[in-house]
Amino acid sequence: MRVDIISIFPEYFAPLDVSLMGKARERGILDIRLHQLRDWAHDVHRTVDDTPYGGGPGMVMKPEIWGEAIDAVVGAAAAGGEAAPEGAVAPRMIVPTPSGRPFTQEVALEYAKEPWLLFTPARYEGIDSRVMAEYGFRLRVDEVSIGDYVLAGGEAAVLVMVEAVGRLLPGVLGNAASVADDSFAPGTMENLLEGPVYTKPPTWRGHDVPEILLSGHHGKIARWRRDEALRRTAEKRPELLARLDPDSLDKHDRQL
Ligand SMILES: CN1CCCC[C@@H]1Cn1ccc2ccc(-c3n[nH]c(N)c3C#N)cc21
Repeated sequence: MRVDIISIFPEYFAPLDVSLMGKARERGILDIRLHQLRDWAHDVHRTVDDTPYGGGPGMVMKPEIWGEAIDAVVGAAAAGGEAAPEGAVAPRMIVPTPSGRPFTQEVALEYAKEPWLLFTPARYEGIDSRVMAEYGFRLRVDEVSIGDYVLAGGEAAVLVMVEAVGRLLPGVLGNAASVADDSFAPGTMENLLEGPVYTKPPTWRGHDVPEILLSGHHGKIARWRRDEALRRTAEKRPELLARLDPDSLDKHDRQL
């Protein structure tokens, strides 16, 4: 998967050089390219923002700059200037914004199927809306939000989304099964929170590991883990239980 990120703070993405994402890049599973938006601002101050039409607080990011940057990043591949990933003519353009659709595990799985993603994290009050209109169809523009709180810009959201998507790519996680056991993962864990986890020692400061986990009885352990996931979901996120497919609950689940 190729991932392009256009930002006025490309240094914000240093964390993508380490840990799981760093290894995925070293192994060629993820091809992350960072671009400084100001490289397409031609005035002496490399200005990327201006006052909002209609008045109001803050500044808005100028459409011309974003248009030149996106054309350069996308056009280079589309114009045959370089090999587009897996024949993709154009990337999916993802715009982080508090007014976007919720970014969920389901959306992460959707993005993980794409050969090429273009992230356009903004600052100030956001990007002039004509940019999303200009690329809406050709780049399948998707405005998404990582949660109901307000950040100072989109870069942190891109870090979250790149990690959530990157870890789903084949070969990134050592144990592919762990993706299936994720909270919210489609299948048995869909709309359920993960249960508690433990490791050695069996007793620590008077706290014992639940006996069942030391039993070696895999069927009973799986049952205990699902009970804990249902209990924890009911306690912390009861609204998720309402989304559960009743057919996914067995007789034991229903007794809880
Ligand atoms: C504060 N300031 C004036 C009000 C509007 C937003 C603006 C700041 N800001 C600029 C670009 C930008 C992109 C994403 C987000 C963002 N906030 N919360 C989320 N879940 C986000 C996502 N994903 C915030 C952004």
